Amino acid sequence: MDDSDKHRPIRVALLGCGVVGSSVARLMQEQADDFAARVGTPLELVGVAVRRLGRDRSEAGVDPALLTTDAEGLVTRADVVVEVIGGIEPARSLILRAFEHGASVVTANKALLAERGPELYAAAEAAGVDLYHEASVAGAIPLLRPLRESLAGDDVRKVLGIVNGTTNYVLDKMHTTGQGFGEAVEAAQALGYAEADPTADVEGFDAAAKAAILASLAFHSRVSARDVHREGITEVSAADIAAAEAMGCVVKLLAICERVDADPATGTDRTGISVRVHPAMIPLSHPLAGVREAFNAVFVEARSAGELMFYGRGAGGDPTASAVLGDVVAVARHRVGGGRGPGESTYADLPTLPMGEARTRYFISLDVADEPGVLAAVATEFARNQVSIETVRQTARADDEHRAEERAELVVVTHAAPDAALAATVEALAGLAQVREVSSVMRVEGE
Ligand SMILES: NC(=O)c1ccc[n+]([C@@H]2O[C@H](COP(=O)([O-])OP(=O)(O)OC[C@H]3O[C@@H](n4cnc5c(N)ncnc54)[C@H](OP(=O)(O)O)[C@@H]3O)[C@@H](O)[C@H]2O)c1
Ligand SMILES: N[C@@H](CCO)C(=O)O
Repeated sequence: MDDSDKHRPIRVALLGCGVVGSSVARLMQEQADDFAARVGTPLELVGVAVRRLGRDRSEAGVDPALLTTDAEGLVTRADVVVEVIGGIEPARSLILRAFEHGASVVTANKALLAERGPELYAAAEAAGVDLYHEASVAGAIPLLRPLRESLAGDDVRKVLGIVNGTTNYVLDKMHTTGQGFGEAVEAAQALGYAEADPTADVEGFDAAAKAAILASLAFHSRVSARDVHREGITEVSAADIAAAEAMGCVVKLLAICERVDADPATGTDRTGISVRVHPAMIPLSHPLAGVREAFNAVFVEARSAGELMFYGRGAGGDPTASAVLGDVVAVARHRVGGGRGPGESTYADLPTLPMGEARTRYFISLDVADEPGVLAAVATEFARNQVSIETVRQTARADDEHRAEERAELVVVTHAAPDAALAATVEALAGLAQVREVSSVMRVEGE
């Protein structure tokens, strides 16, 4: 934009008018005067690309004349393109086309960023424009900019986050109301939290994409969704929930991004980063344990800053639109004032370590024969795999059916050990004659 252009409106093209897009369109219009004052010139919505023209858009308050199915044509007429279609294609091609035409892009699309981030950053760099995506992780919570900019002078060690609202909602309902899994997912869908295909939420794909974005920013390295170890919540049972409660814990789906330094004292061979998404028990005393419903929270540990906690709404139309519009104002200001925001920082180039090397703690509940030598047999398997036990608790099983067979419940919590050693221990325990069933296995975080 040259000087003569400084006071002409910034042309904004909106790609998508669903849960997020309709909030963006409505808020852009409701707060038009404020945006003009903040940017220094008005934001003009020049078009809204959708798939189905006939759909009712009255809630978004969009002038029907602005609606189009020609997204490709629309991006060539904009200074700022807001992509809230989702998925890889056509979102990727539309963003690349926007860059080719000199437009900056704001997107909420974590799936795309986690798969094709380097390509998109490189294209934005080549075109000399901005690519902003604050809404791609943890919705309304200002998180990426603090990681990228405010913590640029620090050394981030660990990021522990609840970054998927749908699964947090489901687990919270399972804990507090005993609501079934399917019922809770449907409620999350009705509230606009779930992805178009909720498998992305419950199987952990959405959280894994967000973990990849967080790890890339926190550790100045390239991490894609494929590098992230991923387990969803479909295997979390009522027994796991009850076991967590008995331990004074809650079950959360966590995204964990951790800097790992080689350390002979702990048997850690390699320096790198561990990035994983899985359900874990966390103690009620941990700040993340109190994160209820569809809220998100991200706990950051940095060398100098210490512990930081970011909390807020991670999903839903208006909260996500807040982050999108914050980015729109930022990139529009750059266009008025000149300059660009920071691009990709990957100088550290740390490798992502396999899950087997991640040091984790396990909670293991066993249904065992209540007879001499059981504890010794169980302890031997832990020792054989070099896993140190932190606590053991044995209780007689209360139900009549098992009392007749003289059975007991043995609950073991371990110290941190390589995940591969813990998994091998569980496999060996399942094969012991004295173990009737491994009733519950879950990783423990947050102590
Ligand atoms: N929902 C949330 O809480 C949330 C939070 C953070 C980030 N996000 C991210 O934001 C993005 C959008 O999510 P959403 O929940 O708003 O999705 P959505 O409700 O499914 O809306 C998608 C929109 O894109 C339009 N669209 C789909 N394919 C298109 C195409 N080929 N050309 C033009 N338009 C097309 C759809 O048109 P029709 O209306 O005609 O179908 C719809 O308006 C996703 O990347 C998601 O991961 C969502
Ligand atoms: N489906 C996502 C939307 C926000 O990215 C969630 O439930 O958190």
